[in-house]
Amino acid sequence: MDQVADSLRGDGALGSGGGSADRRVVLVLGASGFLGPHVLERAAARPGWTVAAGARDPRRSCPPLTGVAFEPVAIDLASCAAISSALERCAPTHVLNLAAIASQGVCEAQPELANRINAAAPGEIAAWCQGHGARLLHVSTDLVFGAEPAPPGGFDEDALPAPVSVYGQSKWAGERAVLDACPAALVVRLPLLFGDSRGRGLGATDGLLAALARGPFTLFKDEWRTPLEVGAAAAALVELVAGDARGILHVAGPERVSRLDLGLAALAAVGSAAGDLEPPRASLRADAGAADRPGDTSLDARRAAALLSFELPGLQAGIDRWATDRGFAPD
Ligand SMILES: NC(=O)C1=CN([C@@H]2O[C@H](COP(=O)(O)OP(=O)(O)OC[C@H]3O[C@@H](n4cnc5c(N)ncnc54)[C@H](OP(=O)(O)O)[C@@H]3O)[C@@H](O)[C@H]2O)C=CC1
Ligand SMILES: Cc1cn([C@H]2C[C@H](O)[C@@H](COP(=O)(O)OP(=O)(O)O[C@H]3O[C@@H](C)C(=O)[C@@H](O)[C@H]3O)O2)c(=O)[nH]c1=O
Repeated sequence: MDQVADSLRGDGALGSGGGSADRRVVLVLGASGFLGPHVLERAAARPGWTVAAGARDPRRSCPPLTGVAFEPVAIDLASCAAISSALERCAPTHVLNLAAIASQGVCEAQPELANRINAAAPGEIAAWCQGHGARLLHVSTDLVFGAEPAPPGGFDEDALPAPVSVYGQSKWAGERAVLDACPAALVVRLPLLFGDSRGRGLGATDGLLAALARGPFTLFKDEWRTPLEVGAAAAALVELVAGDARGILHVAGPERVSRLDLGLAALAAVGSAAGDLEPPRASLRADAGAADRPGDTSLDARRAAALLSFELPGLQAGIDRWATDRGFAPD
């Protein structure tokens, strides 16, 4: 680990959290998940940025990324001591915290673990960043909403969260822990993400293909989201961590889309490559015994759109990007 820290420090120690104006050590926690590799690729492309990939066993769990240089940082967020020792050794100037128990099912089954990773650990990371002058961007979710349907145009950043799941509750608690410990931090709420998961069946489109390969699957026609292609989400996060926006920001697609619409658009893009996958069935959540799932957690991302250098893509642009990344040729 020490040699990793030394290589991160390059010519002379950056100190903890400090660093020369143009040199940045950017630690991406949760680097091995669905979103992480897309963030690593964009951070590593930034001139002067040294990128560290944080996970429990990053050498094993991070998918291979051609031409992307990053330092693996082994860190287990279940341990407060592990967090502070890893941060002290890495001495990041910027931290992007993507890490989470992001499965609603796992959170329901293991609420203590969900609260440890999604709420307590972000607060500890934020306290370190506050004490060391490091920039922190913490990722949250639209599922901090759900008890009431989104208003026309979606929830804005002033809307009071009302989660209906352990996952949503733990992520909301994480937001509060971060901003209490590090008021200059930025919390970015993301919507349902889709896109290339590097062959791992993660996210709403690769996940759908994986589900259909296992057997019949039902898509909800009364579950509404403002989904965003994962590469665009990553690009937004990298731009925002380099800036100085603080507080809460919604980054989402511009369109309110049902899970059925999203699934059908994905399958249309796959075309004949879908082979003999059985088309998904359409259902209301209640008819599938899923009435307690949040109905409409659409996000209003106009504030972020005003800060970003690029336009957040709508559904079809995102699906087209996913189809290209996955190599699906239009029929
Ligand atoms: N996917 C989506 O549709 C959306 C996701 N989000 C948020 O975006 C972020 C990334 O989500 P996504 O990429 O899908 O999540 P994944 O479930 O794909 O990845 C979770 C990441 O967290 C890390 N992690 C989990 N437990 C620990 C631990 N004990 N110590 C260290 N690292 C840990 C995992 O690393 P490892 O297991 O290798 O240690 C992995 O890198 C999350 O904060 C999520 O809440 C928000 C909205 C939508
Ligand atoms: C959407 C959907 C889900 N399901 C089933 C599949 C799965 O077992 C279960 C949970 O759905 P998903 O796994 O798709 O979870 P999903 O609703 O996609 O939740 C995601 O939402 C975003 C915002 C996040 O923050 C992510 O971390 C993740 O929690 O419901 C269906 O049967 N049909 C559907 O149309």
